[in-house]
Amino acid sequence: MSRLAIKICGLSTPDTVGAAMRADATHLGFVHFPKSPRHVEADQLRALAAPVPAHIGRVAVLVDPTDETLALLTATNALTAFQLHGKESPARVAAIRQRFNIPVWKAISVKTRADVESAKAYTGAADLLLFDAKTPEGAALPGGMGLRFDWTLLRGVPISLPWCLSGGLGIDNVAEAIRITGAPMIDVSSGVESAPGIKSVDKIMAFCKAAQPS
Ligand SMILES: O=C(O)c1ccccc1NCC(=O)[C@H](O)[C@H](O)COP(=O)(O)O
Repeated sequence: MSRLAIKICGLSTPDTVGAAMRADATHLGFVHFPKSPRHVEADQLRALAAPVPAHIGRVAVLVDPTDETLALLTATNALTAFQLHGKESPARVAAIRQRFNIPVWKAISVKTRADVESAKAYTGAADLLLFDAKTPEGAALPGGMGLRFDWTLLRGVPISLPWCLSGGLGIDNVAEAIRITGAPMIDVSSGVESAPGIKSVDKIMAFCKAAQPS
């Protein structure tokens, strides 16, 4: 059985980056979206990622980014993937992948089975699909709100791309979420925070332990 991949998203301090590495996270997420309490500028992202070894993924989380923003982030030389949380079409995802020569992950906002099915359109365009809970119309953020969706919606859907389960995961429900969905990868943000945008070292450690009970 291959190892569960774990992404800790929305990191913005050196100590919580260190905690995620010690907890054996496989991917670290850095949000570049000014409306988010987790927003980091490109220079901050570069500094946070500097001590991270090459085998740990470093993912920039973005919402309908312009090419200018993507170029700025690419210039940090710190990233292994872009994660897109806006209304990026399959054609836009493919164009970003081609232009910036970096894996592109597409977040799929899920409330219904049709939302899950819609992910098929990204085959050949995205490198990975991240199934996340749909946030309410007019919400401040399209992710990182601690909302979960009905995990059984993922059952029986043939997904030909690598994928990740996200949305409302926490220390108390992550094992059940993995059992129900068979997710090969999980992503968490607010479930390891003490307040919006404030990651907790203790919660990061506990989450990673709960996800991979020995
Ligand atoms: O986290 C944010 O602030 C954010 C802002 C804008 C777009 C996406 C954002 N987060 C994306 C993530 O990958 C989160 O980890 C994911 O939505 C799960 O969040 P949570 O339910 O809080 O664990």
